[in-house]
Amino acid sequence: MTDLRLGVNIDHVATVRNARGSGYPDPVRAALLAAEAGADGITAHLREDRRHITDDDIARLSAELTVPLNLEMAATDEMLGIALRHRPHAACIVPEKREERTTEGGLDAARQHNHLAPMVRALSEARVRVSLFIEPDPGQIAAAVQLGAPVVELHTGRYAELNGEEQVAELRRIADAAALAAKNGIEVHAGHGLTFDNVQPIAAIPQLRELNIGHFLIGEAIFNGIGPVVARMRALMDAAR
Ligand SMILES: CC(=O)[C@@H](O)[C@H](O)COP(=O)(O)O
Ligand SMILES: NCC(=O)COP(=O)(O)O
Repeated sequence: MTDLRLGVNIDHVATVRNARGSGYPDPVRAALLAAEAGADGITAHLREDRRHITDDDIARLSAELTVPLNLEMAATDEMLGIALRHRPHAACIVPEKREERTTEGGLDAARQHNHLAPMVRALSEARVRVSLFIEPDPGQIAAAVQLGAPVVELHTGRYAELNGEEQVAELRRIADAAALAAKNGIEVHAGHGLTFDNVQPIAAIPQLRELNIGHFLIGEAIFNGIGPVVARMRALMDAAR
């Protein structure tokens, strides 16, 4: 048993469902199967454009999940209201641009302090564990400390895209940011773009307590089923610790 949790992001089960507007494949069914296979939590990103996860998905996940729900949300009044209504175990504030295909980077918590502070306070007062999705950058860690965020999730997308020496340098940057955040009493998560092939160097970072992984797992599940792929990711993470 390791202290590194696996959060499975089920957004792209909803992407397939929404391709035809059918009721299947059901993201809630995927979440329950992922939990049975070893997922410690489920992450779902309710985007402003509802391109995949819908409000009804969040309602059903809130009612039916057997493991904690981590709601990913933009820093908007609409999303804050939804989070306060459902009061999930956790809410991760992520940047969003309508024209983006996927999340392209971390939140600029430093520049958005005044906008984020009341949201962090409101979620914390509602006993929703707040996480800020940020770049592995000392300035953003300092901003998270200033905001009183109990958790940060470090963006691993650049690490996932790079190769060779550049990837090694980005891994070092993530490891340094994790150590700095933990030293400041912040719980450290990581996610975006993680796969079977690149997860272990990230999982080996001792200060990390949770990895959130979705797109790759849902893709692999098309071929091997969500249970086996979640179990394999779990095993790879455990072997790295
Ligand atoms: C913040 C992050 O990296 C992901 O959790 C996010 O959900 C990606 O957006 P899509 O799921 O829409 O690709
Ligand atoms: N916050 C990262 C996440 O939830 C999943 O990101 P990805 O594995 O879908 O890229």
